Amino acid sequence: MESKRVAAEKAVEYIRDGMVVGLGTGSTTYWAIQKLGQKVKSGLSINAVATSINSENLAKELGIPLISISKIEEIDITIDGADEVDDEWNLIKGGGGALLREKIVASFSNELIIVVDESKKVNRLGKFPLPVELVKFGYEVTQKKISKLGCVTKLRIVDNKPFITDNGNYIVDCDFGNIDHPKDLHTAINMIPGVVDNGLFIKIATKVIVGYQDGSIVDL
Ligand SMILES: O=C[C@H](O)[C@H](O)[C@H](O)COP(=O)(O)O
Repeated sequence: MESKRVAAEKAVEYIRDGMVVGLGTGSTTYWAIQKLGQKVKSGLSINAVATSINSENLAKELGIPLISISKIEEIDITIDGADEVDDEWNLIKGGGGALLREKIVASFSNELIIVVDESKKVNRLGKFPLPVELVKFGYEVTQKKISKLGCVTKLRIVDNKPFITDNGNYIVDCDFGNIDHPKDLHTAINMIPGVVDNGLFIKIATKVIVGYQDGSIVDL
């Protein structure tokens, strides 16, 4: 928890008055949103765009002003977590099921600061099964086509029911083992009809902040 908090709070130091800020999703970003809430209370003036209903609710509770993504043309800085970060800053995201909105928000952002604890830093992606969001219609066929790319797929189940994303879709978690060519895999998965998007984020991060259990951070 300490490692997540220190990384997330460091990222908030980059937020300035007047910025539009993207709020990521997850247990690491939680700390960034908390810190932003404190700063807003002390007079920081920002508008935020949330990447999930959870983050939106948290921002509302903390009094962080929210703006609709439809009302803006760009976001200055987005702070978000990741499930894995490799040496080239390719990411696996979507452990919390928010990958689609996160990717849309990231694509609007001038800067994407990724905040992680030390366990997320890897040489090669793939230990964490890759989340893929797919529409419900014909999902069994879509899932089979994804597995033909060389992975074991599992429909995400939460509370004995298929997990539903904020966009009303399913998630399939795909174990590919080591992912040697993330960019090619990203394209191949997204070519399959029925796939909405996958959790590979290819070189969109502009900064990675890693937090350690002893409270230290490495700001890359
Ligand atoms: O869908 C969720 C997101 O991509 C999260 O940013 C990612 O799963 C990391 O979450 P956490 O900080 O809770 O490990």
